Amino acid sequence: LRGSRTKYEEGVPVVPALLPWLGNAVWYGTNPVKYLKQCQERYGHAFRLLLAGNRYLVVSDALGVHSLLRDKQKAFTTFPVHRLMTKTVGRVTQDFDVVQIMMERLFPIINKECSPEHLDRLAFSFNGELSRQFGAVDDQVRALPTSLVTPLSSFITKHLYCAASKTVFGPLFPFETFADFEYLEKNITSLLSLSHLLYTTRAWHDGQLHGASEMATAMMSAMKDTQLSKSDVDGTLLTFMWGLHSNTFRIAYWFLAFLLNDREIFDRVKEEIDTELRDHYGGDLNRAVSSPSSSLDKHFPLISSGIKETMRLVVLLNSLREADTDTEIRTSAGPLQIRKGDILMPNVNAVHMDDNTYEDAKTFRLDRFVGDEKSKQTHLGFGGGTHLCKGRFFAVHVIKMLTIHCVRLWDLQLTDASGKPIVGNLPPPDPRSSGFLMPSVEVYLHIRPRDAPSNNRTVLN
Ligand code: HEM
Repeated sequence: LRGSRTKYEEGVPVVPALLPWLGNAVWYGTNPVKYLKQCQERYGHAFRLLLAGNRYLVVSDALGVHSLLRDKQKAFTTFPVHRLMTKTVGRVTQDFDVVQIMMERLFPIINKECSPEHLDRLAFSFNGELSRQFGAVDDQVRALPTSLVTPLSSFITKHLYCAASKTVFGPLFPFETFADFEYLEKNITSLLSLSHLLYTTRAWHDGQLHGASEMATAMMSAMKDTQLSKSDVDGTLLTFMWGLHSNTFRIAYWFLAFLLNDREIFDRVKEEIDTELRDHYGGDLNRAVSSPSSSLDKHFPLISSGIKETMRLVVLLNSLREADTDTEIRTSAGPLQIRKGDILMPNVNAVHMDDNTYEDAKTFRLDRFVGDEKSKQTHLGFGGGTHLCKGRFFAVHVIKMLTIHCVRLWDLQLTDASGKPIVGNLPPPDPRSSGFLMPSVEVYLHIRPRDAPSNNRTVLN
């Protein structure tokens, strides 16, 4: 970045492209967060950047991002993003039609079924399913002489994958596809295993989704009214399934990792769970599980805040937009001219890490968002404006349920691969993380019954 004379396009500084077509993708790719920070220090809150054939206009200040996602939302579209997703994940061929159908017909269904008014339809089923699964894990844990040890990421993803898939797609969902899903998560751009597609194919032939949620049934019937090919319907459902799980797993992973990395934070959450269960559900986890989701939403303010705080720290980039028209957004440095066709990249991490917006921004503060309404302006974990995440209430419910179950049922500890406890020493994330922070190494969860005598504990050091 050093030494070159800055060029401007439409008054916006352009980061010099070091390679044809690739631009600065190589430097960006080794550490996106650091690279964007360096660019911001040198070029300010808005700059143009070429990455692998795409020219981005990066916006890094809270006012600019707010103006882009909310004030001027009508001037921008997410069409190209969804097109990329359906092509990459779902391998659809009629991508233009698919995206149109997704945005016009399917997203409103997801929005409605995941809204606080209707969430219970999904939430009750999910709670029951997660409880059943964790009941089985508990039996296993109690039968062991020492702790049950499992990689944290697979523990979370496997249980959420099964519980949420059964909730949404019904009991016919082939749960053995979990290994494929893990593969997809790790190699999002590579080919998918065919077994994923079997489920939707079967459902399509049957003309129904036996035992599925109203959400999936309505989506399927909306797609049957269209001219989409069968394989594109499969691809669309697959893209939805990936979206349903992927982000939730990541946030759940980091939330549990942050809790277990700090004994004081963990104890505060544990106390909240015990107190709220005692005061509102007679101390009975099963009563909480069968209560309306709005009740859970009200009663665990620290957990709600902690999930939001986790998102603030681990969501790095999202909400890409393409300008549908020439327009202008407000930024702290004055108006910024946008040309039709510009692809805008809100630097969410820069907004979330700004000490002027979030005091002591690098630190995880469990209670940062308790009773805080102001953050709606600056918290971008679920994106913003009309394209705000449609599944956000369901996602938060899922993570909350997972946390309540784990902390209520078990005594938990994190270790590295050698069994050495990790407290205050969580391994640093992968520097190549771009959309979300990704773990750099596997950490292990040790699970034992909460009421087990201490001599039953696995010796770790
Ligand atoms: C913690 C988990 C989740 C996170 C962090 C997350 C985050 C996001 C973000 C950042 C966007 C883009 C918003 C924008 O462009 O401004 C988005 C869009 C979307 N999300 Fe989520 N999401 C999560 C879970 C879910 C779940 C569980 C579902 C489905 C049940 C879902 C369905 C959608 C849909 C349909 C959109 C497209 C909205 C639109 O373009 O209008 N998400 N999500």
